[in-house]
Amino acid sequence: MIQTINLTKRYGDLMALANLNLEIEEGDCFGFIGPNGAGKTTTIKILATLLKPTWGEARIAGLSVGPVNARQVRSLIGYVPDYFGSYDDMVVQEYLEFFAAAYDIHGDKRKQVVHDVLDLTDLSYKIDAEVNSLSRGMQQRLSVARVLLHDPKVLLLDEPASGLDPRARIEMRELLKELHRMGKTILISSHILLELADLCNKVGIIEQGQLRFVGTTDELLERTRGERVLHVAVADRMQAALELLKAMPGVSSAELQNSHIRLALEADQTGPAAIAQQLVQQGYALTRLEEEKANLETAFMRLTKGLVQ
Ligand SMILES: Nc1ncnc2c1ncn2[C@@H]1O[C@H](COP(=O)(O)OP(=O)(O)OP(=O)(O)O)[C@@H](O)[C@H]1O
Repeated sequence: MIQTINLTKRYGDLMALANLNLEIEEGDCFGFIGPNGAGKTTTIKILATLLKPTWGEARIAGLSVGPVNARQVRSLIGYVPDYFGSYDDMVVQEYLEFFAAAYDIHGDKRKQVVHDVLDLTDLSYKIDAEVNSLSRGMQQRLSVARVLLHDPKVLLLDEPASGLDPRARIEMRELLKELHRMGKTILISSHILLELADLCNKVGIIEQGQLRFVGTTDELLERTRGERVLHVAVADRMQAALELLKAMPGVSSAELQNSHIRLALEADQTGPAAIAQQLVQQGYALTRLEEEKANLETAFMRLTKGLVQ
């Protein structure tokens, strides 16, 4: 559904994108992750027909993105930029009706569509509120409502969660999950991997205009797995359990942390099952066994070099 072929963008001497090859299938939710200045916005703007590549090609639903197909491509996409404009003296309903008119949606259909997108984004109760009075989270949801008016197949979202508080982030994530369930193909950018890990079925990591990785989050973990970290607790005799675990082959370190043991395991040497089996065999009552999720962040750090242009 979205394809880039050797997509390259130079700004003077600066190579913002270098031969980017992406393949995003219909119905995918693709997390585009990279630090500031990595080239995410540049890619998204090219896909949204707002920027010309220096060379290479982008395609949406098989259509080459460029001046010839711009109208057709725009009818297929909904683009949410990483900023929200200023709309003085405009209420939510006027804002959406204005954009619906721009998409040639008129009459009763327009009223219905505006009603539907407000319902989907949980903003119906704000229909008469001034756009500028909405919180940042509501404004971001309104931006999503705006790009849903013409029912596009593809959504391009540039850091929709940036600047949102935790509650607004969760609301945004739930909205995007719903849109994914509805079958939209979604490309969403962020500089935080964990934010997208449970939302997206595929992630791409970009740094300095180059793609460092594409695949599922499981593949990402697999590719970069060096050390696994487990948090383990037993009902009693914690100190003895600690000594037992320390002596196990494949355990690189074990230490007591508050009410549990933090265990670092060497890759491919041992795993949670062997740890649980050993403890149970020795008569311990296991009360906690959890693998540290932050491993995804570790994977991210290993794949990228921390370079920012
Ligand atoms: N109009 C421009 N003129 C010159 N350089 C630009 C222009 N737009 C972007 N750049 C540079 O291109 C590189 C990629 O920028 P881009 O905005 O695509 O990154 P990004 O991954 O979206 O970053 P952020 O997370 O900060 O939005 C950066 O080094 C940026 O400074």
